Amino acid sequence: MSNIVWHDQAVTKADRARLAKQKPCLVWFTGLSGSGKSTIANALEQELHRRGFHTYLLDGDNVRHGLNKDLGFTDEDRVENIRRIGEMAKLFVDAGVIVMSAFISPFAAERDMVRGLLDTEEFIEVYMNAPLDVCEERDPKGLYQKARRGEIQNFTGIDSAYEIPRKPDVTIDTGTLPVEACVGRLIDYMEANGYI
Ligand SMILES: Nc1ncnc2c1ncn2[C@@H]1O[C@H](COP(=O)(O)OS(=O)(=O)O)[C@@H](OP(=O)(O)O)[C@H]1O
Ligand SMILES: Nc1ncnc2c1ncn2[C@@H]1O[C@H](COP(=O)(O)OP(=O)(O)O)[C@@H](O)[C@H]1O
Repeated sequence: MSNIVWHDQAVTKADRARLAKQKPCLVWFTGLSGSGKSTIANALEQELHRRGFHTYLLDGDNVRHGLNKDLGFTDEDRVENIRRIGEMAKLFVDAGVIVMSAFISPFAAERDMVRGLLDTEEFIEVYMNAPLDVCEERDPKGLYQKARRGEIQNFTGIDSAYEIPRKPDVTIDTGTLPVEACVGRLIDYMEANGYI
């Protein structure tokens, strides 16, 4: 970029992480609508908060009310949605926070792009593995019904693609596991890998 110079900052990410006594990271939930991203991200944040960690949850619907309210659900807009969210999440990680994000993030290329923004161990890709028929049965917001009736276009899993992660760090079968067990799997992973 011309005429723009990066400024090194005196207080570093490592300094902030030391002060917060935690290992900042981004727990990136990906999966179909209704697969349980928001539910599990919320429950995980609650548990981490209870244990005294500094956390923040970036949630799809909420970010689309503010920063990304100019974006819709074409492939192009989803790419831009995830690009902005990735950059925002990077700032939170830089600030020393344990970040959870709950976005469909349907394309492997953008998930890999976000992974590439962070240091290797800072990005944890969590695939919320629930079959489409289970998500559609749950339909917590009635959106699948609308999509089937043709009232919503480009709905993920119906007439818009979802690329299953090839090598996620964690896969959670939210179609069969109860919520507490899903959170337990993540806590176990974070403990075993030295995040908490
Ligand atoms: N066409 C279409 N396709 C998918 N989802 C739709 C659509 N229209 C609205 N919604 C609602 O928006 C939420 C998904 O937003 P995301 O920012 O996570 O999507 S994406 O990552 O850019 O693909 C999604 O939230 P979740 O159900 O929590 O996944 C829906 O509530
Ligand atoms: N094991 C589970 N994990 C997550 N959600 C579950 C689970 N079992 C049932 N559910 C229900 O499925 C729905 C998932 O919705 P939500 O968390 O909004 O998904 P998403 O954010 O992926 O769209 C909620 O109504 C939740 O109560």
